Amino acid sequence: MNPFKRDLGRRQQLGLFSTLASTELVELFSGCGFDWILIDTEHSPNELPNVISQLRALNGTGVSPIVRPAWSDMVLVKRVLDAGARSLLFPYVQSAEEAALAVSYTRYPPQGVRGVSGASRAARYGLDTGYLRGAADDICVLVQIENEAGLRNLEAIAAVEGVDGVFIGPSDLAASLGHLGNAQHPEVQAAIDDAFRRLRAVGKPCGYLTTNEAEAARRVAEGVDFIAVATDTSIITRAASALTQRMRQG
Ligand SMILES: O=C(O)C(=O)C[C@H](O)[C@@H](O)CO
Repeated sequence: MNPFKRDLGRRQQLGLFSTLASTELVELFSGCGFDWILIDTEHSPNELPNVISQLRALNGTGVSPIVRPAWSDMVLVKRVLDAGARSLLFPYVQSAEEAALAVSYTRYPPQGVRGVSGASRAARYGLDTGYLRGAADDICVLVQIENEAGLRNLEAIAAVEGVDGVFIGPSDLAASLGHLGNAQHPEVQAAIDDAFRRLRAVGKPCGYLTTNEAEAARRVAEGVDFIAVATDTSIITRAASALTQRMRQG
């Protein structure tokens, strides 16, 4: 059983967004206490071989990989699933119909439209003869809400069969609400608070990313189910800038 999916909604899982397409950094961060690391292909220069080597780097570490396809697209999804991704974050889901399509990309016919390869990396090159039958139960589908339409349809999206969790993306949401680059704007924060309240009301596990440490601590305390509290770049740029600043002051 996919450990991330098994624990979703049962215990809080802390995560990191990995954006630098670096196997070494993923390996390094896997020892730092995160429960999951997101391998991004939407805004990061990660191609399939990069994704596979980062999945390998996490193998056996106890850290769950989540892969974000560049788009909610049947072919992109098929490729990352065949590569061995077991938890996916689908960007820019705006309606129940789009959420149902996302789920269908992860299911073999007749439930969905995923193409069949019994010899993919996911199926251990054919050695895992139970893969095709077990894949639907194992795969975790997370959908990302990033605009006003997604917020309007939140409960309908959360109710789609096969959607395991709903992630609120603050940067795009801020842009959609007219506050580009300012996810801390009170209107954006109020919309995020409201989204989490509504998701809790319908009992759907919710996810989030913030690189603002004060907000991260608040959202962790609130009990957001799967929460990225940093990105690789936010950790490195802050630590490096603070170091050079201290040296110049000293
Ligand atoms: O809307 C968001 O927030 C996101 O989708 C996260 C971004 O991809 C980015 O900030 C992660 O580095």
